[in-house]
Amino acid sequence: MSTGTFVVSQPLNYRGGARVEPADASGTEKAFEPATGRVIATFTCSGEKEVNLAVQNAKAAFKIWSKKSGMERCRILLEAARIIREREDEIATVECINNGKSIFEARLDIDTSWQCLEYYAGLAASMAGEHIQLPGGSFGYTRREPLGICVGIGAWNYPFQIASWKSAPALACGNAMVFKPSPFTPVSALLLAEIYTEAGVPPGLFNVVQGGAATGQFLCQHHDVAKVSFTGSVPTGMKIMEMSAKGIKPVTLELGGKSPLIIFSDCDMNNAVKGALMANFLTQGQVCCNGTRVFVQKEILDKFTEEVVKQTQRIKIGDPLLEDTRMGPLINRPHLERVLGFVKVAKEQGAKVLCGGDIYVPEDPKLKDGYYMRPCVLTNCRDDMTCVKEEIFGPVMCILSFDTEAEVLERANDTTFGLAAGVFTRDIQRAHRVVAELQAGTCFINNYNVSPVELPFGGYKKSGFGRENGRVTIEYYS
Ligand SMILES: NC(=O)c1ccc[n+]([C@@H]2O[C@H](COP(=O)([O-])OP(=O)(O)OC[C@H]3O[C@@H](n4cnc5c(N)ncnc54)[C@H](O)[C@@H]3O)[C@@H](O)[C@H]2O)c1
Repeated sequence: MSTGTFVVSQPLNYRGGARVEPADASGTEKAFEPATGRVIATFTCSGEKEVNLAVQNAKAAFKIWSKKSGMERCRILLEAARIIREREDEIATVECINNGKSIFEARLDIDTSWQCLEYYAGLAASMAGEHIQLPGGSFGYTRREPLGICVGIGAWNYPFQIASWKSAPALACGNAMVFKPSPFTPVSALLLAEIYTEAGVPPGLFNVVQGGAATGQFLCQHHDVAKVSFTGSVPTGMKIMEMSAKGIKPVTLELGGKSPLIIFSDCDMNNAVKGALMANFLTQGQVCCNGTRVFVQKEILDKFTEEVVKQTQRIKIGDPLLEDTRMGPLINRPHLERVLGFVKVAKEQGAKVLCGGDIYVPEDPKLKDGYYMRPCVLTNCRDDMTCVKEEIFGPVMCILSFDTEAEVLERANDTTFGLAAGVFTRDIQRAHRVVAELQAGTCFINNYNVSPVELPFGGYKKSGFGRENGRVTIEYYS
């Protein structure tokens, strides 16, 4: 498949084990191919009736699925993981077309998706309660029971991966799920739904409804929904929590970030530069855990900055389906304008643009209406600037300088977010000392933005609570 050719012809809702047209509608949406600005799908947003039907289907499937043994669930999840591996190129291509990330990265997302299914398949088989001895020869026991119908609501930056990271632990624990992708990226969750059906889950166990805030609200307020797992922005996370509070539903919130990346003067410079690029420019900078506040120790500031700029300018921007492209378009026109707006404000507040920060028009004529920008490195930044405080969610790196460890720790933690952080140093004691002080859910040492499914992922402070991945997530779904 090549850029500029894909169109969606099948329905984008999934219920009862098949694609269906929604029973009612609350508005329509268009999905785009960010690389060309072309509409690839026009779809109706699911109304209350459709949401009710999806929940009813989930309820019926839950009755069957929750009675299965862990080994039975394990086998089906492993089969689903196998099919994802088999169809990896096709899924990555669809993801690439609808999201704009490079095919190289999309494949990595699909890898962490099937790995997540494999991981929870393994845990499903060994899930058990406890037997507790009581005085006088009595005993008690606990059972690990599923919650029921879980709702998953996703963001647009990792559409297939988010659907997998939410559904795998939910299904492993015996729950059913109704998933709502972002209206910007409605397509790939359907492939996951079809794969679960092919692997053998009961019809209705994993359903997809489409739409934006209104559809999401019907889901969160539904009295038969036992839990909401949300990935998205802080303002929406607050609304989700409020709605869930009214129904006393537990929530998992995976929200935004403005993570610090601390580069000490004793670092391996090449590795630190590579780390800074990985921490800022993957998926066009639209990554929640990006290390966008890059604190560099004064002694190496000039050398580090020079090298970062050189390598940033080398990033190949263009058609995301080409193997050598490393940066595709941003998700849509309004978001591109928003990111460029941040760069403008940064300049007004005294930051200096060392490279990029402007629109990029690829030579290929079919890409001329795509949403491309050149990755940007800002210097002369201060902690009180908008670009340093707020999540930009685009390819914009802010370089700040520091003198001492104590100083940088205080500044790194002076944020309302706390999703991730990174430290680059050759001093292993300092690395662990600093990591222990950083208020962030994930801390990387001499590395950045790797997300093995064996490790829990989630935030401190306004970056959210609850975790995805790792053993601990079982606690959030059972
Ligand atoms: N922590 C993480 O794991 C993680 C991962 C990816 C993205 N994110 C965050 O997601 C944000 C970008 O994603 P976005 O722009 O799609 O976020 P968003 O908050 O605008 O939307 C997220 C989802 O919520 C839905 N939604 C919007 N209003 C709603 C409402 N009132 N009720 C119910 N659902 C509603 C949207 O349709 C979408 O599916 C960034 O802040 C990013 O950091 C976090």
